[in-house]
Amino acid sequence: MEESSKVAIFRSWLANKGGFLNPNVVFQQVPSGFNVVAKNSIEEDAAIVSCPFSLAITPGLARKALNAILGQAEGLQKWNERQLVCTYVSLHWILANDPSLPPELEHGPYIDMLPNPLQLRTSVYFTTDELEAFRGTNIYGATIDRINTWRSEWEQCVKDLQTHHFSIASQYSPDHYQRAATYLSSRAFPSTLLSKQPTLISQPDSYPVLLPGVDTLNHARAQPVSWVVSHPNSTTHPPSSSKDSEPSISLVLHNETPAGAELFNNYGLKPNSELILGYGFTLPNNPDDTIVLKIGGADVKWEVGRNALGIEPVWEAVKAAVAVQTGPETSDKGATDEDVSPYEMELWATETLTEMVEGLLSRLPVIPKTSEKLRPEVRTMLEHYVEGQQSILQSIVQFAQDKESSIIEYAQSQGVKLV
Ligand SMILES: C[S@@+](CC[C@H](N)C(=O)[O-])C[C@H]1O[C@@H](n2cnc3c(N)ncnc32)[C@H](O)[C@@H]1O
Repeated sequence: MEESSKVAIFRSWLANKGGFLNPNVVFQQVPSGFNVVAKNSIEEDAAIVSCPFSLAITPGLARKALNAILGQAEGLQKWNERQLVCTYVSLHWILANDPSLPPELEHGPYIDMLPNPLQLRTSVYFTTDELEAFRGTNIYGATIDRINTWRSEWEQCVKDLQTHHFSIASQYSPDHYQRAATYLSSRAFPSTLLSKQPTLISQPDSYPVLLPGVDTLNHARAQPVSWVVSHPNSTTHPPSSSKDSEPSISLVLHNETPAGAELFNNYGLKPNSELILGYGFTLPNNPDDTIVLKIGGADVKWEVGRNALGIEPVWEAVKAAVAVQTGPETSDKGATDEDVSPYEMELWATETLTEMVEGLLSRLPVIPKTSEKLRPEVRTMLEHYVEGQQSILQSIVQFAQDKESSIIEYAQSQGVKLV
């Protein structure tokens, strides 16, 4: 299996910088980038790749490099973490042909082997028709918000660069920014990985970091993996080619991988909506799918999963909304014989919930019959997404029906006649 020259350059760059790549893996070119495949069988608990902390692209590293390269750049200290990292990454493209490439731009071989914009399939890369196919879903609005946020962040960067770095500012395009920001959404890890007890769980003060090499594996749900931080002179993973003077982070796969099989990382439990927006792929029948529900004009939102997981607070909110509409306090006549009983109120709540959910079901996108308008990968994402939303909504209808039956049964057992 021949690897591309970009991979060969990346391999030797990573090794020179103190990283480690298991000699039994190869990078196989596929339409979306690379798959990492076992050349020979790889035993369980093997370290696949490791990256010294100093090679991570962090906002701190980006800020330091930008300060050194740009010197005077107004407003740089106000840039957020994404603006710093995206501008650092983009400078590699903008200054690629500069004979005196600043030494601070040291991630060229890594950035060169990342997928190009034509290979990216996150929703910000959808065509107008493709995005339109998601109209009515949360993905549609979230994609437009993301495009607008990134665009104004880029505008701010260009404005700040214009006075002293006109040539860079004039070459820095919104496409550069969108591409770099997409790398952050699809391959960055939380900075909480770079600690003595590495974890993928973000903290409020964690920030995204790019870990060259460690981000090359695709995702498989429930894949058993560990993150191991090796400190200088430690005897743990990897079988170290990394410099002994600084910590490094390794990805260890606990399953054995037979020769020819793909190696997978585990990105954590993610619904398809998050995968589409941030990564550009979906999982069929994704057990972690959710739907976001809002009742009336309330600001509160609830996330409900498959099998109506997490529906209880929604049910309580629907009951509260129905009680407001039917309760004696809304009536200027006070309590009368015609006041609804608690049983009837709950029955009304089941009807309200069912109507709400049926409305949502009827507004789900219809998958176009002809495939001309959607690229096949986008069509697959839409199909997986709609399946998940449908299944969750149907499970909520089922929840309401079960509630209705149990209310009727209970009322009857109490001798209550329901109207
Ligand atoms: C962290 S990168 C993984 C490396 C990537 N394969 C590459 O070529 O650089 C994440 C990207 O890999 C792809 N990917 C990861 N897991 C996938 C999966 N299970 N199915 C399809 N694509 C996947 C998506 O394009 C995603 O944005």
